[in-house]
Amino acid sequence: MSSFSTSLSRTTSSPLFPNHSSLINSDTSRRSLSFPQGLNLDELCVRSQRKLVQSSVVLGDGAVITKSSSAELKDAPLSIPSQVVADKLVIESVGGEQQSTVSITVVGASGDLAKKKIFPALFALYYEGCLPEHFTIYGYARSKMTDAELRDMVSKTLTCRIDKRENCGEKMEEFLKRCFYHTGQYDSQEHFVALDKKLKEHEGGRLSNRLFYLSIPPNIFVDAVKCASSSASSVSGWTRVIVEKPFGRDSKTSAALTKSLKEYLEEDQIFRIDHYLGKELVENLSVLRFSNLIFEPLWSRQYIQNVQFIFSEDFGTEGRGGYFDHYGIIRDIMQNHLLQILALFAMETPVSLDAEDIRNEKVKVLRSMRPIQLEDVVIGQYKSTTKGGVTYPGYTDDKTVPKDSLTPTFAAAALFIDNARWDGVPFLMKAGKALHTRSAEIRVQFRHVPGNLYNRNSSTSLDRTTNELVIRVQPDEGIYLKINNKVPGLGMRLDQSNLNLLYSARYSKEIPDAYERLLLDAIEGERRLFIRSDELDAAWALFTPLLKEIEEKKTIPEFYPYGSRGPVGAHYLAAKHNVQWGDLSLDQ
Ligand SMILES: NC(=O)C1=CN([C@@H]2O[C@H](COP(=O)(O)OP(=O)(O)OC[C@H]3O[C@@H](n4cnc5c(N)ncnc54)[C@H](OP(=O)(O)O)[C@@H]3O)[C@@H](O)[C@H]2O)C=CC1
Ligand SMILES: O=C1O[C@H](COP(=O)(O)O)[C@@H](O)[C@H](O)[C@H]1O
Repeated sequence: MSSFSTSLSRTTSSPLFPNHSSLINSDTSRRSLSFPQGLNLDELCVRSQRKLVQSSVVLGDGAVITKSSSAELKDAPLSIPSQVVADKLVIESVGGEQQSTVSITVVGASGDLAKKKIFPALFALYYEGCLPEHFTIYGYARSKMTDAELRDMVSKTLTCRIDKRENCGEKMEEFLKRCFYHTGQYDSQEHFVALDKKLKEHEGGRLSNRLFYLSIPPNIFVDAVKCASSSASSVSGWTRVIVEKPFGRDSKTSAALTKSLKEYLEEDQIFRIDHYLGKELVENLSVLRFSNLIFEPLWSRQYIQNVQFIFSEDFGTEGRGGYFDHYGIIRDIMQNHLLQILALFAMETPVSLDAEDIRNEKVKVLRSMRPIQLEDVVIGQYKSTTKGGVTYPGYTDDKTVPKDSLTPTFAAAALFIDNARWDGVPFLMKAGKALHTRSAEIRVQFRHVPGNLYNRNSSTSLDRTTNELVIRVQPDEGIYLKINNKVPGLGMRLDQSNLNLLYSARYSKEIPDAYERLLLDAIEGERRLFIRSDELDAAWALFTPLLKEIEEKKTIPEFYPYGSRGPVGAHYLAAKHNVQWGDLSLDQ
């Protein structure tokens, strides 16, 4: 079967929003993008080459059911999404009048996230031809640094991973020449005025669009937004702000943050990032479900017995203990990353792929969720352990963590969606640090086949070896479906095998980092993968009472050794709901 391209493309375009105040500029993304002149559209950013590919399915033993060669994939005609064509037309129509530019300011540029994720993602976008022809990147922080020092710092974390093209070193040099640094306080209008002046110099009279990425601790978000919007927002184009989590630590603090941000920004200027939504396999979740006839009809209580959202890391909170102790694993992972995936998984079919249509459906799921009962939650904290002569620290061994901290580093919970589609189906979540492995996955366990004819041919009851669809978000991205199969031979013996789509075997292209996708979306004004304020309110409304109860009752976490599979209580929780954790079964 050959691959095919479709006209599936970015269906959203940013409407022209009216000015909010004299300080806030209208969102004019449709006239904001200018692509490199003289390039074939097909050679532009991979984003403009979005296509849907029918995948081959490889059995566990390597046999191929259907296969389209990677050569076919590479040579397949590309459809040019209407949005790209539209942008080109818009640019042509303003050609000769006023060219546009994007200025990206990384606020907190000296920090960990900026170095680790934001600058490398911006470079990857530049390398892929996804940034507009004219752009400038500014690092902003209190640390004293020259442009050269910033470039030196940034260059250490840039990699030439994409397609291993030969001119990477050159591209890196070109990219670094577009990076500058401005030293300033986060609450100083004067310092942001100085930044504005420098930005203007680089913008050179072009129609200016400005993106601020707040990569700073949350207690200074509002100061920075106030100064950026008052003293450094664009006067001719759009101004957008990417806000990093945590968005508060409960309903009240989150609402207060939203209210403060909205004093200076319109909701459509605020891009609340949840980087799990930018992960390839999470993005693929809706494609899998809505573009394959075989899944959507099964996507309900009628066929699905339970769904599991599992996050585990094989390292502790070392180095981030100060931050983590104030939040804990439920706020750090469950209330945002896992809940967002759950909402995408469980939503009804949206009217379209438009950001508002999708976010409307997600918020309905969140608001249909049953309050979480403390009896349906297990919390844990890792303790020191020695293995093979190596001693691994316990959570409270971190100097920045109080010795008597009860903060959970592990949690498992059973959640329910009280609507017609999901009535009674347990949605299990499990998240933990310092466990035996690093992984993130979604597991869909189907019901048993009623009156299975083959039960008598199987040594174990087939009612227990049900179908399971696994979406492995990371590492080794892939999707596999566990099926019962006849073992070849003259007899009739059954076993469970995987229909397996391993991305690294199927696609030659490297998977982009989540931050690349999300930064590009923010530049393009695509809000689909960012959290709207009502989604955030609904997420906090679900978790705040539980967190309050855990904290007020000073619930003691179950201790588990560093590098283990987590507290035993998680098994009892699953068993209570007639479920087994898929990641812990012998045959994963
Ligand atoms: N690091 C990560 O992996 C992740 C981080 N995040 C979120 O992203 C944001 C940035 O994270 P990260 O880079 O790790 O944060 P950092 O702690 O490294 O802080 C970033 C920068 O902010 C400035 N800063 C730090 N503390 C203060 C303070 N108390 N007052 C004023 N300025 C301060 C420092 O710059 P200077 O002193 O030069 O001004 C620092 O370099 C945070 O909101 C975090 O929660 C979210 C997901 C993952
Ligand atoms: O948001 C967070 O995510 C990271 C895990 O992200 P990943 O992309 O590396 O899986 C987690 O370590 C951190 O505690 C949390 O704040």
